[in-house]
Amino acid sequence: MNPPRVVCFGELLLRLGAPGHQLLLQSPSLDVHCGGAEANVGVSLAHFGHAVAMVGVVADNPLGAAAAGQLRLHGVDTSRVRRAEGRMGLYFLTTGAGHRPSEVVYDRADSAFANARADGYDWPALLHGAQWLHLSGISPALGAEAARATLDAARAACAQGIKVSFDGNFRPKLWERWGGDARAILRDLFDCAHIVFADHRDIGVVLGGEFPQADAQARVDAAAAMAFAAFPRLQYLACTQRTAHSVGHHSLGAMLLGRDGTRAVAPAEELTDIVDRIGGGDAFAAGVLHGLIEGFDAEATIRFGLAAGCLKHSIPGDFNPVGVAEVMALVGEGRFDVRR
Ligand SMILES: O=C(O)C(=O)C[C@H](O)[C@H](O)CO
Repeated sequence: MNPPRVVCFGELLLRLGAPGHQLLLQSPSLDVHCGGAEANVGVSLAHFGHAVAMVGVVADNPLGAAAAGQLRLHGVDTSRVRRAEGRMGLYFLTTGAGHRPSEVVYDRADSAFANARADGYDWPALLHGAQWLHLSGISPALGAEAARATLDAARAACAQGIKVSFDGNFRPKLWERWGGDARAILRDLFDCAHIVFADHRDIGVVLGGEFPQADAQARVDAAAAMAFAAFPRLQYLACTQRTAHSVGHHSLGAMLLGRDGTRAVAPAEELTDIVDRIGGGDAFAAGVLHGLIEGFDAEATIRFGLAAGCLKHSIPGDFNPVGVAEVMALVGEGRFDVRR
């Protein structure tokens, strides 16, 4: 098999969702989907034509095998996914409607991934040949070993000249469970990153600043300036900007800022009739990474990322199995054109 261009490291999760807009257990069935923030990015990138490998640990049982099989179906190399004793991480989802927001209940404590020992990963071998490593702030929130493994991965990538893409994905409830020092650990991860997917709130968690500007874009500008000053390796910061008008109607815009002064803004799109927003941020991240890998300019990159993220809202499940042509079709409709 060809060496992967992108390696994604993280937990492969199973989502058990109440069907449609029902409450949990309202009817005797649950819809199952595979997810996990980093896997979602990997699946998108594979659909965009990149060679992607997942690194992680799944339960050594038929559920773990089936989950890894789902990744393979979407073109992701799972030869670096180990099987180990333990359970698969789960999350339960009720999809909101009307005045009722969506809700996630995690059931992932002591999963095979969370319990895997950090010294069980041979990072130089696992990263061999890769140009990018994608990580998120979810893995280190799962426990001390997972945090150590994420840091080891990031540092090994830096040492090998592999670009690290890091999605802040701050999940306070997960951090509270094991009592890890989120700020210190995330700071070390930001320090390795070439690009972070983070907004002013994530930067606030990591660097402790507050961003009182009334304008949402000005808050991100200020946070990015602080991040570029604190993290010399960091070249880009990208984020979406979401306003929720109701459960099914959001506005979604995006920004890409560069250390070199690059500043590209994709104006907000109206998302009506949202089918499933879980994984929207991952679809956006994959779209931005695709633009950077392909050498798009900043405006084309952010428009591609936003279009990919918007498309995800129309697709049930955590993955965004759309290809470049579908995303470009949306970009080309004109609604994603640069507005001057
Ligand atoms: O919430 C998490 O920890 C997950 O990884 C599940 C979803 O796939 C993820 O949130 C989507 O970004």
